Amino acid sequence: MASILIDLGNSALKWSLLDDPENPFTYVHESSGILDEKIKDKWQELGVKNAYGCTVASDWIAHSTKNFLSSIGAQCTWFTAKKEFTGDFILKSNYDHPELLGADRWFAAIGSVALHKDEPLLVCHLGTASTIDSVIPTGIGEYVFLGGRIAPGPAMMREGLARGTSHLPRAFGRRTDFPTNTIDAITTGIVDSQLGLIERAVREMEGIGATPKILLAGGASKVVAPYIQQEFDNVDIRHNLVLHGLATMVREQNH
Ligand SMILES: Nc1ncnc2c1ncn2[C@@H]1O[C@H](COP(=O)(O)OP(=O)(O)OP(=O)(O)O)[C@@H](O)[C@H]1O
Ligand SMILES: CC(C)(CO)[C@@H](O)C(=O)NCCC(=O)O
Repeated sequence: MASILIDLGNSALKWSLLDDPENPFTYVHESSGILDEKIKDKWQELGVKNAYGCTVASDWIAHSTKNFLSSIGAQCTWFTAKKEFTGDFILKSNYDHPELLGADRWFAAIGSVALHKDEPLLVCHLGTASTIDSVIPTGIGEYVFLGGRIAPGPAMMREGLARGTSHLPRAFGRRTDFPTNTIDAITTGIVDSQLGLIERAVREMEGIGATPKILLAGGASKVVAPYIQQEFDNVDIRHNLVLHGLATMVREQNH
């Protein structure tokens, strides 16, 4: 009998055993709503009885995942963002409508605090969309999710440029300081846009006296990681922060 964690994103489903969020498995669903037979076999083989997850994918994909789990006799609970997380520490949301914050962002923030206590954090998830969120400590064991930025992820930027113009290709080139061809110009533009989002958010945090540790996660983070590491000392690259957050929440519930 096993319990698993699920981070259902817009292009990929990431899952891990409840006790092992450091070792996630990824399955790219590309919004198809059809789960790969291999995942199903694996879950069945493990004897999954409980799945704890969060989703920002379409209702249809969330529904079909839940249905599949129920067909193998497993319960699936989807968690959403809340005004406050109370556990080993307290995290308050500063979002205008906390329940409308993407659940992946909320659990990534919880996971980040669980990993790095007492520090200002910039939680960067570069996936289908890029989200750059600020969390600061406000007292002993207390933190606030200050807010964050949402932008297209690198792949979406590339697709958007190719789709919206007549002469721009889908570019996979090099980032250079002075690009001299279209492919490198696009690649550099996209990488620098992602870097700019992070750098700008760091500066805003520094402006309120909170130099952050930068946490980088998500399928597209490898695109920016080398540059961020070059520029900032305090960088932590993670496979998945959302699963960490979910594990923290479930641990708290079973306390
Ligand atoms: N090397 C890469 N270069 C550019 N983009 C990449 C790279 N590797 C993965 N990606 C992109 O990252 C995205 C997938 O990221 P992730 O695994 O975090 O999934 P996701 O669940 O779709 O994210 P989200 O939670 O934003 O929906 C896809 O858009 C994919 O094309
Ligand atoms: C921004 C994404 C797409 C990132 O996965 C997701 O967190 C989402 O759909 N959020 C809802 C809107 C919000 O967070 O304000």
